[in-house]
Amino acid sequence: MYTLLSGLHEYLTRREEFYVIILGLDNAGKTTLLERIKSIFLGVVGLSPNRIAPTVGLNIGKIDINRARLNFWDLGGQRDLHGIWEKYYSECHAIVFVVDSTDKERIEECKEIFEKIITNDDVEGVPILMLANKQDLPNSLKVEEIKEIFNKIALKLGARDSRVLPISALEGTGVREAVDWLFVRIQRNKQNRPPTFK
Ligand SMILES: Nc1nc2c(ncn2[C@@H]2O[C@H](COP(=O)(O)OP(=O)(O)OP(=O)(O)O)[C@@H](O)[C@H]2O)c(=O)[nH]1
Ligand SMILES: [Mg+2]
Repeated sequence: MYTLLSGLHEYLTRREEFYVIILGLDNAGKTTLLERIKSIFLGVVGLSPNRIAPTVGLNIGKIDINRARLNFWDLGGQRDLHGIWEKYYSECHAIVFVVDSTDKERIEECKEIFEKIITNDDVEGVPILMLANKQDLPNSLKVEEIKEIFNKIALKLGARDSRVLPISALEGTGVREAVDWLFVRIQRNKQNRPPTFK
């Protein structure tokens, strides 16, 4: 009887765990975004932007929404670190791709990298959220312009959920909406990518 009840209790109190990887070129603002997500959802003061160094390993952030936990993995964007990204593909429930909207010179490189990610079999069907970051800066490309640029490869996204949203990781604008979008799509894709349980 005890085993039955404790089993039921465990079942009722178990928490769904999801994993979101944050990718994009170096200097896109991935770690700044992660710190902003932590400060908005956990109410803690994140690392001050001028103390954020280029990422070499992995930064992790965990937030709880309803009874689910979202684990964010922020990976380094420098070219020689891209090989590490693929190791996380089969386990992730969503991908956030951060674009530095002011870096027009590297937008082609950004496109190539994005195409490589979305055509990898290990992330088939996984929701992808592209974030047009640094919208606080006057010279940033707007969402419509970014969409136009990425339009040609959008077909390769297939039937998965995808979206482009404007944010400023530095100021925090659009960040809550971005996480809300992710949460809804991850839930919707649960049959395809079931959560793990803790
Ligand atoms: N103006 C502005 N600057 C930003 C924003 N987000 C990030 N930055 C700046 O962009 C630079 C790079 O930010 P990071 O968060 O370290 O970029 P990253 O993508 O993590 O870079 P790697 O770890 O090398 O891949 C820093 O100087 C940030 O302060 C933003 O929304 N607006
Ligand atoms: Mg970083």
